[in-house]
Amino acid sequence: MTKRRPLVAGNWKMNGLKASVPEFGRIVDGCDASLVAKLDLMVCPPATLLAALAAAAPGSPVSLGGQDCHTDASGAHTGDISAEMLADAGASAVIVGHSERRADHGESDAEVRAKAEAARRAGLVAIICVGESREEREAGKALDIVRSQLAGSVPEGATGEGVVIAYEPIWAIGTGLTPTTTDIAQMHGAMREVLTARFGKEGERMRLLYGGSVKPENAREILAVPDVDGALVGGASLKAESFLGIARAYL
Ligand SMILES: O=C[C@H](O)COP(=O)(O)O
Repeated sequence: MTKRRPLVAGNWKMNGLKASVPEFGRIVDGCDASLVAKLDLMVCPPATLLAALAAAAPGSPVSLGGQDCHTDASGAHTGDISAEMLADAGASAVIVGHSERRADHGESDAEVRAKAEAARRAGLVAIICVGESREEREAGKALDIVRSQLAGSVPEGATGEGVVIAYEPIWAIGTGLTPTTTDIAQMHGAMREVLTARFGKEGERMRLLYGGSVKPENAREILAVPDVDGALVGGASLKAESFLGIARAYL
């Protein structure tokens, strides 16, 4: 059986000013040898903070990620940020296809796939998000929706090293609601099946994160589900104490 190193990634979304740098420092300080031995820890701040966080903790075991990237490396795209720019600012990964971007910016699977390809071009790990809406879940379509998002959003030649998948049911994001562990196990099992059928060993190596209302209180139960290789954490990643509390579920 393939052994995958867990990843707990924090998505700060559109939260954080320069005043948040010390909070990142507290995350770094709390990422002690016992955690480093067990898992990878990452923070994805707003792009405006990437360079400041990178400078605040050089050589830190807590890696940095962006929250989105353009498909081009540079050019006339006012307001956009390329994967190369994120890498230059200190990121080693980028989230693509988060449901908030799919909803707010109408991002399609094809666009998400092109963004994941841009991440690869820049040497960044692509954290590709998928997940169904409440209506889709209630209509019994969750598995089909996620299978189709995976087919459309994950690029050809994806590797276990270069791609992480985050399953985030939209109705669980920021709501305090979570699927049952049985439902999470079913979804992650189905995702693993799709990915190994398409990518073979690389699909087996890909880390599958769960995201949506993960907190220190429920982390142990969720992270113990088979084929859950970590978490993508929103609200609870903004405070070192709760973010580290989730990571400590692995100790
Ligand atoms: O990217 C993170 C997710 O959208 C989860 O957010 P949440 O932990 O606040 O529910």
